[in-house]
Amino acid sequence: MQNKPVIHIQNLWAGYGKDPILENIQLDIYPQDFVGLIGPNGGGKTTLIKVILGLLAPARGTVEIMGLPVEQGRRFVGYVPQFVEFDRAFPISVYEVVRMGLLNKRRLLNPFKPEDHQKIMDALEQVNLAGLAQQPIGELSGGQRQRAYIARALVSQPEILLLDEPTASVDSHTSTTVFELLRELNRRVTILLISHDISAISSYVKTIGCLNRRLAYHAQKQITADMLQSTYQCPVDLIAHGLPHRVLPSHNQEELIHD
Ligand SMILES: Nc1ncnc2c1ncn2[C@@H]1O[C@H](COP(=O)(O)OP(=O)(O)OP(=O)(O)O)[C@@H](O)[C@H]1O
Repeated sequence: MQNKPVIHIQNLWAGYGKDPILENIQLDIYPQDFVGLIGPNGGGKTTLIKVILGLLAPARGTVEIMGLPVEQGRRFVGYVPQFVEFDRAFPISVYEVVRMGLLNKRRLLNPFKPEDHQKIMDALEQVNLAGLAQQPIGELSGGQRQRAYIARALVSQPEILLLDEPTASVDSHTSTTVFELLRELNRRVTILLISHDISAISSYVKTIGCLNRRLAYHAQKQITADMLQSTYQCPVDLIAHGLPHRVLPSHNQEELIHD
């Protein structure tokens, strides 16, 4: 018998005003899944993450995390945001950045406990940054910084890790290192990852979701030209360019195909 889903989404509609951004989304993510979410700019990927994090209320439908409503279930979710803008001269260490992952409303008055030190060091060990704990975050390379933010998401010991384009601003070697780390973490954590790096995610994820307001979820990791065409609504020349959303001839919205 299959495990219960760690994320269960049924008939989800959500948006910011009258017009829905997410239309009738169905998605079940199971323990140890590694799901890559692709789709065109504005297709609703970050919006879906916001709903899972409880930052945006659904207009309709059900979202459960670990069998619980989002407000209770989100404590099982670690989140690595898309861009982390900061002043590189700001004197904050890697250790302190990771410790921020333990702050939550419950802890505002008495933020840190003695046992937190071990949790922080464990999270840093998992991303191979324990040796740089006292280093100012601004002195790290792009890849090391990204690993520090992953440690910040891991420090609360989540069951599920959500990442919004974790390799958007790093070079291809660093991107590979980040994906290798995620593969290792996936031994114990379920991962949902947004990425435009189609060639990288097809090597690392286990399943693919194509989101363009509606979701086509594929229980396979191979990304086919048909999948891309139906999601991006335009032919994509993968081999020559490695980039999604290279628009060739004009395309027809009516041809959008869903599973
Ligand atoms: N706070 C907001 N208020 C109003 N509209 C918003 C808000 N955030 C996003 N949107 C709109 O919702 C749509 C989906 O945005 P979203 O950020 O979810 O897309 P995305 O698939 O993550 O795109 P990208 O790949 O460019 O990051 C876009 O049209 C965007 O302009």
